[in-house]
Amino acid sequence: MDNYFVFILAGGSGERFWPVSRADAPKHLITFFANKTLLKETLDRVKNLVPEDHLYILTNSNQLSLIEKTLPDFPLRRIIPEPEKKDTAAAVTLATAIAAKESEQAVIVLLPADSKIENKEIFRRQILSSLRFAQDENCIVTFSIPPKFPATEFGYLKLDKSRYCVKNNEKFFPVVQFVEKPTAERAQGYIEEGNYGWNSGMFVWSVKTFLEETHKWVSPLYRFVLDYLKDSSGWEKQFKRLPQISIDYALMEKTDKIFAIEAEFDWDDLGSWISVAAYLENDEKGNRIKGKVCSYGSEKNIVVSHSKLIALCGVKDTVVIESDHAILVCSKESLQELKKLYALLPPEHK
Ligand SMILES: Nc1nc2c(ncn2[C@@H]2O[C@H](COP(=O)(O)OP(=O)(O)O[C@H]3O[C@H](CO)[C@@H](O)[C@H](O)[C@@H]3O)[C@@H](O)[C@H]2O)c(=O)[nH]1
Repeated sequence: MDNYFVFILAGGSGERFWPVSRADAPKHLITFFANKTLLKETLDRVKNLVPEDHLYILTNSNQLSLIEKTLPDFPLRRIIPEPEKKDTAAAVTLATAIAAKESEQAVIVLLPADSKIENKEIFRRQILSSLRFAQDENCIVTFSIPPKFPATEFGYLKLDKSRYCVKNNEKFFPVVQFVEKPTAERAQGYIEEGNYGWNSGMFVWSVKTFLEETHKWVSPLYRFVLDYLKDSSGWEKQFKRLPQISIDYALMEKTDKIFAIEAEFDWDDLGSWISVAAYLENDEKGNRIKGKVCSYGSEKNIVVSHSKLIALCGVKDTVVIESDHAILVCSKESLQELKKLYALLPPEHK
């Protein structure tokens, strides 16, 4: 366990939850539930899983001050601000380099800061088993989630269910195909075919495996780690030269060294207000509400009030979100267009 590390990826932008999320306060810094941000929930979930000084948060420099404010007890030394938003391939490469500098034998788990996960104990057990498996078998471990619908916002893992390895009573299946964010048509095909799971966005690998696989498939990531090991003082300059791409496209779609464990914990990516709504209070007309809301003849709406009373009359399937600076009114079916609306917003409201 002394060579295990956890890195929380907390540098994403928060367009899908505007107006509550903003560029400097994205999804993982919003308090959706129980007065805890998703980042804090993620931190609590991994508490004492690895030695205390092996737990890091990677973020973008524009979110640093808010993260510091939200987590006053978390050591600043282990909150790493990236100089530019370069997406997850760069972030996980930096994470691997940091761990490698501490121990060449390091095995790391990379976790999104914004997943909703229940069954903490099962999650911890499966993470620990994956760390051991990744180390012993020199492979990348991912977590497969049973797909509920043909989502296009997730990666898909095709598992070979006929062959598997057992470690610590957990089954690890070879992943024979990784497809990042397929079209709706292909996603539908995967669901019908079976054997496909959603990629949870959590990855486990050793420094050794990462170096071997990036050497083969994405050499700029490999070179970054080697340069960092030689001299880490000016890493920011090298970081800015890394390709802007997610690790899913950069490596996961290419490597054949992936195994998947089937997640036994409840997982939700909270990709939009629709998924958050499932956790909000439900009134007798199917309205999902948070805060001060009064409604008449209105049904199946999602209504979140920050400070003002929101009153609805004869409204259906509508999303009304009030934040401290703006109000969003959107039909449920147009929520997927929110990124397009976001692009048109005045900068002071982004
Ligand atoms: N440090 C850092 N973190 C980042 C950056 N970009 C994104 N992140 C963080 O990395 C995590 C995932 O990033 P997203 O950009 O939200 O990924 P996604 O579109 O949801 O897709 C990924 O996750 C899905 C599951 O939620 C997967 O299904 C999919 O395959 C992929 O791995 C989030 O916690 C986000 O805050 C970055 O530049 N730097």
